[in-house]
Amino acid sequence: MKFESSYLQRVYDGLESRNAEQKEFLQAVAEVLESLEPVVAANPELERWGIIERIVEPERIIQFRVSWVDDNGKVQVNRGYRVQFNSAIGPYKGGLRLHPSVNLSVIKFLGFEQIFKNSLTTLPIGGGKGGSDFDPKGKSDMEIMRFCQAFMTELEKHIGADTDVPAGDIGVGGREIGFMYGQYKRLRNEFTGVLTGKGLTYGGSLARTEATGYGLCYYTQEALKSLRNTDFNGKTVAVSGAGNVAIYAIQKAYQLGGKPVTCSDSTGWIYDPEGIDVDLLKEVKEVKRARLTEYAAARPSAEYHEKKNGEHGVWSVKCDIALPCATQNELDENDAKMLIDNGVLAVCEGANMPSTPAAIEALKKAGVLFGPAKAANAGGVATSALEMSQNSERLHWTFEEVDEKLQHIMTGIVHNSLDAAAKYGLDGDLVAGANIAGFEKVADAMIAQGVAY
Ligand SMILES: NC(=O)C1=CN([C@@H]2O[C@H](COP(=O)(O)OP(=O)(O)OC[C@H]3O[C@@H](n4cnc5c(N)ncnc54)[C@H](OP(=O)(O)O)[C@@H]3O)[C@@H](O)[C@H]2O)C=CC1
Ligand SMILES: O=C(O)CCC(=O)C(=O)O
Repeated sequence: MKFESSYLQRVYDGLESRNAEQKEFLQAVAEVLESLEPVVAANPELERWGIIERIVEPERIIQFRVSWVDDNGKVQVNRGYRVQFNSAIGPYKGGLRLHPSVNLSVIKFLGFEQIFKNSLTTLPIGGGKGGSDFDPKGKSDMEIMRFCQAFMTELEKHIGADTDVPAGDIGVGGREIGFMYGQYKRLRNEFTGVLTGKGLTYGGSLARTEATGYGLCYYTQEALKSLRNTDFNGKTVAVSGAGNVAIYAIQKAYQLGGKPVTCSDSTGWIYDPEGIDVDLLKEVKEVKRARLTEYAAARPSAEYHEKKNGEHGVWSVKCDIALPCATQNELDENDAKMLIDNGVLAVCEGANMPSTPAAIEALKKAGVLFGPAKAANAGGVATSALEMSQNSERLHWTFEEVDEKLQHIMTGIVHNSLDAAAKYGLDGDLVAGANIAGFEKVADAMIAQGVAY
């Protein structure tokens, strides 16, 4: 990776030599540092205060053994992580991922992204992320509960409502948050807002379940209006994923006048020219935790395709708006070219880092509106911060109140990103704008607090 600034080059080279095997982490750092070239050139005090070398190094990494007993009485061992990346603007905040692909590189990339995303929300939350290589697929409710209790038995020592507030991510939804919350309470004898995404009967916020997907569409709508003078109305939408983010992005895309025609899971994908049936999708994925073959079996208009390596999957479908909502690096340069050839107008990221660097470059070069994850999917964590506010004041807000605040935050992110980009002569660049706007607030807070970490 080549930088114009010798300061950025020195920091990146050092980071690369210390973390050579952490590909996802280095990818996320490279993208942010590239955007910061003009900021570093204009602000020599960043080097004086060592801001770049400090911001790429987590304040704390906790790695631990998670031992639990399966339904056959056999002891299983997994690896747990919590990366507390940056607390300059608030308590560490970010989700927990349960997936066999989880390793330190994945958790560090997610935690690093979370710093800037959380800053963009304008709310007082620092960056963190955690998880485990535990695979929830095929496990019974009791196995999930025993794993979550074992995981929280260690995590509890490191978190707190004013210290670090985890939430959900891939493989962690309401069921897992409930089990973890119960264990935290048992160990600490304390009813407090230490996790978000809680159930509505014990401190959860209305609209948190919907927030990431809804927020993604609010962001996309505002970016389309501001940069292309258009909106969702009458547009065909391709969505990947079939989990929390994808489901509520599909629901909101309909409400805004779009027609979502695809979704996918880890084994296959659906093309439904009549439009995805959201209620059926929820039933199959949220309630039954089944495969998308069940969706296709119940829906005559739907085509089911097995996932095949090297094929474009949902990105082969002609669409106006593409919303990747599954996982990192799921949209590569070839997929981007396919979308461009099919006339795509906008790609906005619901998942974290779903597009490869080459895909982003191709899309931007072709003039496609590109909304980066840390801005476009910030609605989830923003609403988590609203849940923290409600927990602190021991009150509940209505769905409409939370949704209105979410809309305000997402439209604000578009404009703050555009303003930050324009300040450095990068008009219309939502990637650079998000990185710069997110960074400037955190850097300012780090300088104000001295060399504290
Ligand atoms: N939940 C939230 O509030 C937020 C989530 N995100 C990001 O959004 C993305 C999706 O998260 P979320 O919807 O919560 O997670 P879920 O676990 O609810 O859903 C994930 C979906 O993606 C699919 N998927 C996961 N891994 C792969 C893979 N390697 N290949 C293909 N498909 C895969 C899953 O398939 P299957 O059903 O087969 O498991 C599932 O359909 C992640 O990148 C997450 O970090 C970002 C901001 C907030
Ligand atoms: O709601 C949260 O705290 C975390 C959401 C999250 O993990 C993310 O934004 O990627």
